[in-house]
Amino acid sequence: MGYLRVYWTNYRIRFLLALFFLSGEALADLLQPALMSRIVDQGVALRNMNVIERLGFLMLAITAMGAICASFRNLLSGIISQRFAQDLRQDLYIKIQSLSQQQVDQIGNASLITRLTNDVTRIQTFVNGLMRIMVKAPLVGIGSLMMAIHLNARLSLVLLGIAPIIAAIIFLNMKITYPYFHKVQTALDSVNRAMQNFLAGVRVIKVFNRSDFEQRHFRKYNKDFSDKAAAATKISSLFGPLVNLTVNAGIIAILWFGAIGVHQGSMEVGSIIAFTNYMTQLLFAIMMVNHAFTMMVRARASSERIGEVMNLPPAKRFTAQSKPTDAPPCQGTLLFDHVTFAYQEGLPVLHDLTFRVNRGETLGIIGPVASGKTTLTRLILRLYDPVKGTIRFNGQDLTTFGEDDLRKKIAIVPQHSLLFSGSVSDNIRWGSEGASDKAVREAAEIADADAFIRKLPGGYHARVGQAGVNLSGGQKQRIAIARALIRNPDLLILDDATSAVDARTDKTIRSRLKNGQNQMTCLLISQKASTLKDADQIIVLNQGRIEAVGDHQRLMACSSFYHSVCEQQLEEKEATEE
Ligand SMILES: Nc1ncnc2c1ncn2[C@@H]1O[C@H](COP(=O)(O)OP(=O)(O)OP(=O)(O)O)[C@@H](O)[C@H]1O
Repeated sequence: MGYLRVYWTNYRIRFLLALFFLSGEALADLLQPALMSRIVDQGVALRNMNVIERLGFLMLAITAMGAICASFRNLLSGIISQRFAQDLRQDLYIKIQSLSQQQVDQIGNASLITRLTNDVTRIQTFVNGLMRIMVKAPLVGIGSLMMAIHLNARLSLVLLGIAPIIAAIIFLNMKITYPYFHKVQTALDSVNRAMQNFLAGVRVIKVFNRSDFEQRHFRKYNKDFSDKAAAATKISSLFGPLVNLTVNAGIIAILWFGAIGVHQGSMEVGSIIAFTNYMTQLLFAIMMVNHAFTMMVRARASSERIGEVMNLPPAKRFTAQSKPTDAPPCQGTLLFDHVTFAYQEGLPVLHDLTFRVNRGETLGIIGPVASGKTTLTRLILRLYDPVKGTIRFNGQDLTTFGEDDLRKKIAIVPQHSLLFSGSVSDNIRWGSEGASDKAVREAAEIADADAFIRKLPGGYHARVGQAGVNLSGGQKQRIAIARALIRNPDLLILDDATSAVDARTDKTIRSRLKNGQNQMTCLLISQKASTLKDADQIIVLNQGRIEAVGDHQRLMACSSFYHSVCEQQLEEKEATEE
């Protein structure tokens, strides 16, 4: 929980100010029973109106002071807890952004969302409670105890009797309920994960008519979450009444011994009233402490979950700036030198890959599903690092690039083009923030997107819904290609990026890319032989290994996989033309 220290440092002055007002509030609460005791014993019992008026007015003034202090304290505790949560959420967000892909895979997207939302809110509730209950309750509790001892030391022995019992109950509460609240948060992760899967696949679910199945799936996680939450609440709710019972037993004992004292003439009625008042305040304070500990247990579980992310070692994957190198610059050249990669230890997905693509050349990659094509692009982008071997780009080891520098030089159009809410031109400009309207249009033209964009209502200003819901797959792919092109990268990776466009559009994009390439190196991944046909060289990847390399002609002669893919696609083409 050490990571929270910085927030304490930021807010400690305002926190201490809140405590100052809180102390005023507690003092007002503590003075009331003592004044009331004097009004009863010196005013009411002796029929002295002067004392009643004077002390009554004083009581009123003290109550007003307590109310003013409470208002300021409320204001401060609200502001501090909000800002505290805002800062924590922001820092956690930044930390999540800095995580490596492996670290994100390890924790899971849904769990990261729960930590960023629900867990932060729990800590916020606790921080707010800290200023409302946590500090006030001990102040009032200890103050009540001291006032009670001051009023009657012998009666206070009762308090000493019940104090250890209450402490034991609170300790047990913390010890027993903590694991329950940890499980509740983990169950919430699963609910979020189910929700995320549903939202990501909502159309497929509808098309396959699997809504009932998904509902059952969600119900299972939802039930597990509410069962765990109910179990945690059940356990923790036992402790409140137990504390209540113990303190009420104490009050009865005080009334019993007090009545004996009044009967024997050693005590006055006003003192007994004041004593029971302090006892009630003490009861309330203890109940509050118990409640606050429950909040603390929840917040502790949440804070540990946030701490797990905050304390992850920095990904350390990129140097701040590209390191100078002695290697001769060879702009746009990509070299894989005996590269092996595994997502999980001992289970390599890519085996000993060696190949080179020169500046301005186009490399095609084809292979069966799960042969490692996308994984290869992830290594070039340094989302993951090879287990063995090195990758060089522009003659320089990838690990020596600064992140910004590398991202500027390499652009990718992924398999599933993700667009963002905003206008079409915003989405293209997302690739290069300051790009002019002319540059946006030129990129769209090369991606064969200009014509359809102009026909959209609003043209380049047409709104794109969340994740591009209001566009077809082919339209999204073309905007994503324009977004990559506008970066004017040294290396452009198209990962099955034209799978949703027709053959004519595919051809148009490729020829425009070739014409406007400006010595841009291109890596084309596709299942369509027609897309790769004109590439300078084509790699056939199979189970993570290079099965064959060469241009179209060569592969037709020497790769049975490539040959069969071409034959099959030719037959399909002829069948559709007939
Ligand atoms: N994040 C990941 N964690 C663990 N394994 C993964 C991960 N991503 C992919 N894999 C595994 O790596 C292998 C190669 O996957 P990859 O996506 O690179 O194949 P691909 O050739 O691009 O497939 P496709 O043609 O279907 O897109 C597969 O067996 C896949 O299960």
